Amino acid sequence: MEDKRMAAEASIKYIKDGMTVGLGSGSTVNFMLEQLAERVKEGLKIKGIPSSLKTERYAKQLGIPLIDFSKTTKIDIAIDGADEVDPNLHLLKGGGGSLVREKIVDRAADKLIIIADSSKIVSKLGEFPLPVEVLPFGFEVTTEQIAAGGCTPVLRKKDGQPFVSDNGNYILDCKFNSIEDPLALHEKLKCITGVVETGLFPQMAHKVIVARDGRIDILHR
Ligand SMILES: O=C(CO)[C@H](O)[C@H](O)COP(=O)(O)O
Repeated sequence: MEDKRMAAEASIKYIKDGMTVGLGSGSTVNFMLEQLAERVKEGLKIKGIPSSLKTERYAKQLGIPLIDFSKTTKIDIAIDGADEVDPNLHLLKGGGGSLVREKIVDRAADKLIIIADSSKIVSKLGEFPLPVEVLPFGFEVTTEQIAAGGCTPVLRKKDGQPFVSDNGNYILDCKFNSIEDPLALHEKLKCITGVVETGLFPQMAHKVIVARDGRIDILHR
Protein backbone atom coordinates (compact mmCIF):
# COMPACT_ATOMS: atom_id res chain seq x y z
CA MET A 1 0.00 0.00 0.00
CA GLU A 2 2.84 2.39 0.85
CA ASP A 3 4.34 1.91 -2.63
CA LYS A 4 0.97 2.64 -4.26
CA ARG A 5 0.77 5.83 -2.22
CA MET A 6 4.33 6.82 -3.23
CA ALA A 7 3.68 6.26 -6.95
CA ALA A 8 0.49 8.31 -6.64
CA GLU A 9 2.32 11.16 -4.91
CA ALA A 10 5.02 11.21 -7.61
CA SER A 11 2.38 11.77 -10.31
CA ILE A 12 1.00 14.97 -8.80
CA LYS A 13 3.86 17.15 -10.07
CA TYR A 14 2.72 16.51 -13.66
CA ILE A 15 -0.63 18.18 -12.96
CA LYS A 16 -0.37 21.90 -13.66
CA ASP A 17 -2.64 24.86 -13.08
CA GLY A 18 -5.48 25.09 -15.61
CA MET A 19 -5.32 21.47 -16.74
CA THR A 20 -8.23 19.16 -17.42
CA VAL A 21 -7.25 15.91 -15.75
CA GLY A 22 -8.55 12.42 -16.51
CA LEU A 23 -9.03 10.62 -13.22
CA GLY A 24 -8.51 6.85 -13.47
CA SER A 25 -9.91 4.23 -11.12
CA GLY A 26 -8.69 1.91 -8.40
CA SER A 27 -6.92 2.01 -5.06
CA THR A 28 -3.70 3.61 -6.41
CA VAL A 29 -5.73 6.33 -8.10
CA ASN A 30 -7.62 6.90 -4.83
CA PHE A 31 -4.29 7.86 -3.21
CA MET A 32 -3.68 10.25 -6.10
CA LEU A 33 -7.14 11.80 -5.61
CA GLU A 34 -6.43 12.38 -1.92
CA GLN A 35 -3.18 14.18 -2.75
CA LEU A 36 -4.75 16.11 -5.61
CA ALA A 37 -7.50 17.28 -3.26
CA GLU A 38 -4.82 18.70 -0.95
CA ARG A 39 -3.29 20.67 -3.87
CA VAL A 40 -6.73 21.93 -4.84
CA LYS A 41 -7.25 23.17 -1.28
CA GLU A 42 -3.90 24.99 -1.59
CA GLY A 43 -5.15 26.75 -4.74
CA LEU A 44 -4.36 24.49 -7.71
CA LYS A 45 -6.99 25.09 -10.40
CA ILE A 46 -7.89 21.94 -12.32
CA LYS A 47 -10.97 20.22 -13.65
CA GLY A 48 -11.29 16.46 -13.33
CA ILE A 49 -13.00 13.96 -15.62
CA PRO A 50 -13.68 10.75 -13.71
CA SER A 51 -13.41 7.36 -15.42
CA SER A 52 -15.89 5.55 -13.17
CA LEU A 53 -18.83 6.26 -10.90
CA LYS A 54 -16.67 5.21 -7.91
CA THR A 55 -13.99 7.76 -8.82
CA GLU A 56 -16.67 10.39 -9.44
CA ARG A 57 -18.15 9.82 -5.96
CA TYR A 58 -14.75 9.89 -4.24
CA ALA A 59 -13.54 12.98 -6.13
CA LYS A 60 -16.75 14.83 -5.21
CA GLN A 61 -16.40 13.78 -1.57
CA LEU A 62 -12.82 15.13 -1.55
CA GLY A 63 -13.89 18.43 -3.15
CA ILE A 64 -12.07 17.99 -6.48
CA PRO A 65 -13.81 20.11 -9.14
CA LEU A 66 -15.20 18.04 -11.99
CA ILE A 67 -16.30 18.96 -15.48
CA ASP A 68 -19.01 17.21 -17.46
CA PHE A 69 -17.29 15.12 -20.18
CA SER A 70 -19.93 16.29 -22.66
CA LYS A 71 -18.60 19.85 -22.24
CA THR A 72 -15.05 19.16 -23.46
CA THR A 73 -13.11 16.71 -25.58
CA LYS A 74 -9.72 18.05 -24.48
CA ILE A 75 -7.96 16.27 -21.62
CA ASP A 76 -4.42 17.46 -20.90
CA ILE A 77 -3.33 14.53 -18.80
CA ALA A 78 -4.83 11.34 -17.41
CA ILE A 79 -3.52 9.50 -14.38
CA ASP A 80 -4.60 5.90 -14.01
CA GLY A 81 -3.60 2.59 -12.45
CA ALA A 82 -3.02 -0.79 -14.11
CA ASP A 83 -3.17 -4.49 -13.32
CA GLU A 84 -0.15 -5.35 -15.46
CA VAL A 85 2.50 -3.35 -17.34
CA ASP A 86 4.88 -5.02 -19.82
CA PRO A 87 8.33 -3.81 -20.97
CA ASN A 88 6.75 -1.96 -23.96
CA LEU A 89 4.39 -0.21 -21.52
CA HIS A 90 1.42 -2.09 -22.95
CA LEU A 91 -1.16 -2.34 -20.17
CA LEU A 92 -3.71 -4.82 -18.94
CA LYS A 93 -6.46 -3.05 -17.01
CA GLY A 94 -10.01 -3.48 -15.77
CA GLY A 95 -9.53 -5.35 -12.50
CA GLY A 96 -11.96 -2.86 -10.98
CA GLY A 97 -14.39 -3.24 -13.88
CA SER A 98 -14.02 0.30 -15.24
CA LEU A 99 -12.09 -0.48 -18.42
CA VAL A 100 -14.43 1.08 -20.99
CA ARG A 101 -14.64 4.52 -19.40
CA GLU A 102 -10.96 4.35 -18.45
CA LYS A 103 -10.04 3.66 -22.05
CA ILE A 104 -12.20 6.50 -23.36
CA VAL A 105 -10.71 8.98 -20.88
CA ASP A 106 -7.12 7.69 -21.17
CA ARG A 107 -7.22 7.76 -24.98
CA ALA A 108 -8.63 11.27 -25.05
CA ALA A 109 -5.73 12.55 -22.94
CA ASP A 110 -2.67 14.20 -24.48
CA LYS A 111 -0.57 12.28 -21.93
CA LEU A 112 -1.35 9.13 -19.99
CA ILE A 113 0.61 8.51 -16.81
CA ILE A 114 0.24 5.14 -15.09
CA ILE A 115 0.91 4.78 -11.38
CA ALA A 116 1.69 1.37 -9.91
CA ASP A 117 3.59 -0.59 -7.35
CA SER A 118 6.21 -3.04 -8.62
CA SER A 119 3.86 -6.04 -8.39
CA LYS A 120 2.25 -4.77 -11.62
CA ILE A 121 5.45 -4.96 -13.70
CA VAL A 122 5.55 -8.17 -15.74
CA SER A 123 7.63 -9.54 -18.62
CA LYS A 124 4.45 -10.58 -20.52
CA LEU A 125 0.80 -9.61 -20.05
CA GLY A 126 -1.79 -12.29 -19.32
CA GLU A 127 -1.07 -13.85 -15.95
CA PHE A 128 -3.81 -11.54 -14.61
CA PRO A 129 -7.11 -12.65 -16.24
CA LEU A 130 -7.96 -10.20 -19.02
CA PRO A 131 -11.24 -8.36 -18.32
CA VAL A 132 -13.47 -8.12 -21.38
CA GLU A 133 -16.69 -6.10 -21.16
CA VAL A 134 -19.58 -7.71 -23.06
CA LEU A 135 -23.23 -6.94 -23.68
CA PRO A 136 -25.52 -8.97 -21.38
CA PHE A 137 -27.67 -9.87 -24.42
CA GLY A 138 -26.41 -13.20 -25.76
CA PHE A 139 -23.36 -13.16 -23.51
CA GLU A 140 -23.31 -16.99 -23.47
CA VAL A 141 -22.64 -16.97 -27.24
CA THR A 142 -20.06 -14.20 -26.88
CA THR A 143 -18.37 -16.25 -24.12
CA GLU A 144 -18.11 -19.30 -26.40
CA GLN A 145 -16.61 -17.23 -29.19
CA ILE A 146 -14.03 -15.68 -26.85
CA ALA A 147 -13.17 -19.13 -25.42
CA ALA A 148 -12.49 -20.40 -28.97
CA GLY A 149 -9.58 -17.93 -29.04
CA GLY A 150 -7.69 -19.96 -26.42
CA CYS A 151 -8.77 -18.81 -22.99
CA THR A 152 -11.20 -19.66 -20.23
CA PRO A 153 -13.64 -16.78 -19.75
CA VAL A 154 -15.28 -16.55 -16.33
CA LEU A 155 -18.30 -14.34 -15.79
CA ARG A 156 -17.42 -11.86 -13.02
CA LYS A 157 -19.84 -12.04 -10.10
CA LYS A 158 -20.66 -9.83 -7.16
CA ASP A 159 -22.77 -11.14 -4.27
CA GLY A 160 -23.61 -14.22 -6.35
CA GLN A 161 -25.00 -12.15 -9.24
CA PRO A 162 -23.28 -11.04 -12.45
CA PHE A 163 -21.17 -7.94 -11.81
CA VAL A 164 -22.69 -5.06 -13.77
CA SER A 165 -20.35 -2.33 -15.07
CA ASP A 166 -21.10 1.42 -14.96
CA ASN A 167 -22.34 0.93 -18.53
CA GLY A 168 -24.83 -1.83 -17.62
CA ASN A 169 -22.67 -4.60 -19.13
CA TYR A 170 -21.05 -7.83 -17.90
CA ILE A 171 -17.34 -8.56 -17.49
CA LEU A 172 -15.68 -11.81 -18.55
CA ASP A 173 -12.32 -12.46 -16.88
CA CYS A 174 -10.30 -14.35 -19.49
CA LYS A 175 -7.23 -16.26 -18.40
CA PHE A 176 -4.69 -16.36 -21.24
CA ASN A 177 -1.57 -17.00 -19.07
CA SER A 178 0.72 -15.32 -21.58
CA ILE A 179 -0.25 -12.82 -24.28
CA GLU A 180 2.27 -12.77 -27.15
CA ASP A 181 0.86 -9.82 -29.09
CA PRO A 182 -1.47 -7.56 -27.06
CA LEU A 183 -2.53 -5.42 -30.03
CA ALA A 184 -3.38 -8.45 -32.21
CA LEU A 185 -5.35 -10.09 -29.39
CA HIS A 186 -7.23 -6.86 -28.68
CA GLU A 187 -8.17 -6.51 -32.35
CA LYS A 188 -9.27 -10.14 -32.59
CA LEU A 189 -11.50 -9.86 -29.52
CA LYS A 190 -12.99 -6.56 -30.71
CA CYS A 191 -14.20 -8.31 -33.87
CA ILE A 192 -16.53 -10.53 -31.84
CA THR A 193 -20.05 -9.12 -31.86
CA GLY A 194 -21.08 -8.58 -28.25
CA VAL A 195 -17.62 -7.51 -27.10
CA VAL A 196 -17.78 -3.89 -25.99
CA GLU A 197 -14.12 -3.43 -25.06
CA THR A 198 -11.08 -5.31 -23.80
CA GLY A 199 -8.78 -4.47 -20.92
CA LEU A 200 -5.75 -4.40 -23.21
CA PHE A 201 -4.35 -0.86 -23.52
CA PRO A 202 -1.47 -1.24 -26.01
CA GLN A 203 0.66 1.78 -26.94
CA MET A 204 -1.24 4.17 -24.72
CA ALA A 205 0.89 4.93 -21.65
CA HIS A 206 3.46 7.72 -22.04
CA LYS A 207 5.03 7.17 -18.63
CA VAL A 208 4.73 4.60 -15.90
CA ILE A 209 5.62 5.65 -12.37
CA VAL A 210 6.59 2.56 -10.40
CA ALA A 211 7.31 2.48 -6.69
CA ARG A 212 9.41 -0.41 -5.41
CA ASP A 213 10.36 -0.67 -1.73
CA GLY A 214 10.09 3.07 -1.27
CA ARG A 215 12.00 4.01 -4.45
CA ILE A 216 10.50 5.59 -7.57
CA ASP A 217 11.36 4.49 -11.13
CA ILE A 218 9.95 6.23 -14.18
CA LEU A 219 9.50 4.12 -17.31
CA HIS A 220 9.10 5.89 -20.66
CA ARG A 221 7.79 4.64 -23.97
O1 LIG B 1 -7.99 -0.88 -14.26
C1 LIG B 1 -8.36 -0.60 -13.15
C2 LIG B 1 -9.79 -0.57 -12.75
O2 LIG B 1 -10.64 -0.98 -13.80
C3 LIG B 1 -7.37 -0.24 -12.10
O3 LIG B 1 -6.59 0.81 -12.54
C4 LIG B 1 -6.51 -1.45 -11.83
O4 LIG B 1 -7.36 -2.53 -11.48
C5 LIG B 1 -5.49 -1.20 -10.73
O5 LIG B 1 -6.13 -1.11 -9.50
P1 LIG B 1 -5.36 -0.85 -8.14
O6 LIG B 1 -4.74 0.51 -8.22
O7 LIG B 1 -6.47 -0.93 -7.10
O8 LIG B 1 -4.33 -1.94 -7.97
